[in-house]
Amino acid sequence: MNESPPAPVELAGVTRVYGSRGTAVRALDDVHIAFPAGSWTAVMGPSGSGKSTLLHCAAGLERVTSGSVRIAGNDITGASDAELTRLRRTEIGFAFQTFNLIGSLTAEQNVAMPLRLAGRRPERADVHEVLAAVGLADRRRHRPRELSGGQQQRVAIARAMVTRPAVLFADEPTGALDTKAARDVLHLMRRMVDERGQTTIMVTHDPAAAASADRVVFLRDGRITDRLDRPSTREVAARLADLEA
Ligand SMILES: Nc1ncnc2c1ncn2[C@@H]1O[C@H](COP(=O)(O)OP(=O)(O)OP(=O)(O)O)[C@@H](O)[C@H]1O
Repeated sequence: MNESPPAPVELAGVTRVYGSRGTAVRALDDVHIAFPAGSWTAVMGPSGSGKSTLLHCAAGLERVTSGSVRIAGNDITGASDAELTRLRRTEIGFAFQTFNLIGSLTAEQNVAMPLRLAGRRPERADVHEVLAAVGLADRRRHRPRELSGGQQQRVAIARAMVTRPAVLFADEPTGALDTKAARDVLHLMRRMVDERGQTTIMVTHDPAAAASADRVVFLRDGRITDRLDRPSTREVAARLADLEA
């Protein structure tokens, strides 16, 4: 009998508390969730519900107070800082709302950076392939200031994917973009999931962005309270309004 492979990311009973005693905040409270391979999950919820904390704990950027996180089959809960750094550099890609590109470097130099950090010699063909995949083959010599916001976000996504990570994390990837640029970035992410099987986890406030994903999980007060599969923008907006009421 074939066993299905482990989910690229799995959280079991994850709790994250900030502060202590009187000032303690339970940002995540006993969260259980697996993110299946090749799927795109959007994480939504009211402000302060724990979305960023969930993303950071799932990506090994932040340690959990209790419970466990597995990334690509590795339990990172007790991992040393060195092991965590290695896992982050090989198994995880991160794209932020603000792109975080290095202004003095060209698009292709920015994309090659994660390979350099992982101690790998960037192969020009690999860098060009991801830049072509995000539709920017002809802009590879441009610096960030010579690119539009949407193009900069596409460079940031290419950079996050160049190591072929097990998981792509995206924190509000369309938050700083206008409607048209946001739509282009969402189409691109959809293609990366469909054509490359890129497991993707995205935090967003935007129901239209969430409706591009395969499923949406909703957080409230640090707990997962709801899930929707393949919802419409309208369904996501309605569910979010209920949570915020
Ligand atoms: N470093 C920290 N120290 C103390 N409290 C924190 C810290 N980071 C987050 N929190 C608290 O944990 C809770 C969850 O925060 P988190 O940033 O995960 O929420 P969020 O859903 O991403 O919010 P937003 O949509 O406003 O970005 C909030 O009450 C927040 O104030």
